[in-house]
Amino acid sequence: MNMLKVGVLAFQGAFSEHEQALEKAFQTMNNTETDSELSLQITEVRVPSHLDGLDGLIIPGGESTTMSIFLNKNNFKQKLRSMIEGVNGRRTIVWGTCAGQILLSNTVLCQKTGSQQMIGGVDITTSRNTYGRQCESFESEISTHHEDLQQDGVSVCRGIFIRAPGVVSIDDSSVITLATIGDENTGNKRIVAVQQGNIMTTSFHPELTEDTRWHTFFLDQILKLRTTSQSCARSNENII
Ligand SMILES: NC(=O)CC[C@H](N)C(=O)O
Repeated sequence: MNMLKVGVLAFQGAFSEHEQALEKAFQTMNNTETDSELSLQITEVRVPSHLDGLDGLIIPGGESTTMSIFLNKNNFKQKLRSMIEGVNGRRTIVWGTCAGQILLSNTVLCQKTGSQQMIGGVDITTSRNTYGRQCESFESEISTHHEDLQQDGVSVCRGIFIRAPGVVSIDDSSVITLATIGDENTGNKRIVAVQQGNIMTTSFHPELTEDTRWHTFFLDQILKLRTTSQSCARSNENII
C-alpha cells in the first residue's frame, strides 16, 4: 500500500479544517489517480516525535505567537527545521497558511515585543497583520500563477484573509510567486502565495473555502518529490 503521511500542526488554530480539506482533496485526486493503492494518513502533530516519517506538514493559521511558544519547547523548532532541510536524504513538503507563513519566513516585520521565535526556511520578508485587524478581515479574488493551480482551466479562486500577513519582499530568486491579489495597473498588486523548494506559504486560508485546489497542489508536490527521490535512488543503485 502506497501511503501519503501528512501531519497538521495541532496546537491551536484551523487544523481540523485543514484535515477535512485534505480528505476531500485526496478523494477527488484518488478518483482520477491511476494508483488505486494510494492512501492518506493524517497525523495531528503535537509533540516532536509526531514529525517522524511525515511526507508533508501543514502549519495552519491561528496565532503565530502562541504557536511559537509551543515550538520553543522540547527542541520542537530544531526538529522541524531539520525536517525542512532534509533528514537522511528525505525531505518533507511543508505548507504554512497565514500564521504558518509568518513562522516559515526568514524575515518577519511588526513582531510582538520580545519577538516571536520563527522556524524560518523561506527567503521572504513577511509583515504581520498587513491587511489590518480582525474586524478588517476580507475575502478576495486571487489570481494563481501556476498551471497546477488551475481548476477546469480557471486560474482564479477566492481567498479568505483573517488578520493576514503580507509578503513585503521576495529575498531570493529561487522563490516562485504562486498567487497574487489586486491589479498591477492600479499599483495594488500583492503576492499572497509563494513556493521555494519544498516549502510553500499562503497568506490566506484555503481550508475555509470549498475549493480544494491548494490541498490538491500540496498533495501533488508530495507525490512529485517522492517520484524524484525514487528515480534518484534507482540511478544511485545503478552507479553502485
Ligand atoms: N489568521 C491568522 O493566522 C492570523 C495570524 C496572526 N496575524 C498572527 O500573527 O499570528
